[in-house]
Amino acid sequence: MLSLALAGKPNAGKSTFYTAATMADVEVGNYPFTTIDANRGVSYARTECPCLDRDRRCDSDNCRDGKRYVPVELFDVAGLVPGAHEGRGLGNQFLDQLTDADAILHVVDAAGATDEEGEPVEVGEHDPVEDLDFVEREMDRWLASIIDRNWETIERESRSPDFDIDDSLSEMLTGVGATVADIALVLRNLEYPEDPREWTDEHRRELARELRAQTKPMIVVANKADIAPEGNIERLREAADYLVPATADGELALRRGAEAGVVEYDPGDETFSISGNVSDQQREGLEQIRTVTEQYGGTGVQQALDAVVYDVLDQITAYPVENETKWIDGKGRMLPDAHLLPSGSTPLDLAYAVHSDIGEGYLHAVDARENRRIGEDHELEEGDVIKIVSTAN
Ligand SMILES: Nc1nc2c(ncn2[C@@H]2O[C@H](COP(=O)(O)OP(=O)(O)OP(=O)(O)O)[C@@H](O)[C@H]2O)c(=O)[nH]1
Repeated sequence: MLSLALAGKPNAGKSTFYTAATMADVEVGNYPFTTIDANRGVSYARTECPCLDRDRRCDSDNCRDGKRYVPVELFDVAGLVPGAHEGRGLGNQFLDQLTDADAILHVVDAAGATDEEGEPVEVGEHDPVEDLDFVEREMDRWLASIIDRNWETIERESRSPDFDIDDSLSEMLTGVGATVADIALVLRNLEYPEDPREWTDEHRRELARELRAQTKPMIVVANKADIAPEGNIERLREAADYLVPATADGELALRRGAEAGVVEYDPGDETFSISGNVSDQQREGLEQIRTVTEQYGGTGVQQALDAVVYDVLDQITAYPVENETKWIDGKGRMLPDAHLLPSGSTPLDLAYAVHSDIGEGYLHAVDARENRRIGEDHELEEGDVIKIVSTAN
């Protein structure tokens, strides 16, 4: 499962985002780590379900009238403050959690209602643009410190006659969660001496920066958009590579309202309606959320998750089925599973994602939407419904 990390200053709204995004109001299925601990849970990316092309909707609780929610892991890296790499705040222990993150959602207090340390101040008192670089900076220093710690080993290895700097670096970097493909890209973008003893601190810092940029893509969630002073979001947008305005508080209120049956809203909807009895105060709160949903096309929480999964990580959703005409599994459930795969994945990749045995016994695949057999190296597309024929099923 993809793993997404929430990072940002204290009081930016990470816990609120996390609580809203992991509210178990859609079926979690039999994923082993529904709730691993208080800060790690299952959230969803939303996409259009292929059942929209059929005359009936699927029965899965992960599909609501064609809105399909595909599980991803979400965790909250609390306790990250400027200086964390030196052990400030809760320090390195929390940075270490980022090792297995596929991407990072950097939650920024766009209202400027917290200072650089995360202490509350008057709305607008702090300039949130100043907060943008801190997570990247802390991560770069954290990675640089891991590289520094391992440098002695690399220098020792360099005394061996068959020493190869690329091999040694690769071995070290797989230890921090980088794939072989990531490392190849990182090393291609750098110029560095063959002899590790000639490396300067700057070489190691550059390696850390490249590695972070390659393995930990990030989007900025400009939170508290409901109270952000005019112009803040636009200035943040200009300064950030990828930004989604949001109100985490608003999303939480809407999901709770929907659960209580007083609001009609599915996560990621652009708008909502009030359908039950609410107090004047609640109505006022909900109407305040509407100012954000109207301006930005939603609360931004689901939109941020979708942006990370589908834009930044460039994933597609594929649906394995056992019966290619009815799109059901062996138990008669329509489109029971959805798998996120990197764009460019093939039916064989999907087979392995379903189960390693299915991958190993792979014989061929059928595109159920087109009703034709497809080759092993055929590139899957978003929403593909695929029957895999394998000696294992
Ligand atoms: N106005 C407004 N307030 C928000 C929003 N999201 C969160 N808050 C408030 O901001 C404060 C901090 O939110 P938290 O979610 O606890 O922040 P955090 O980043 O998890 O903080 P730490 O746990 O200290 O790291 C709380 O009072 C929230 O209610 C929002 O969208 N709008």
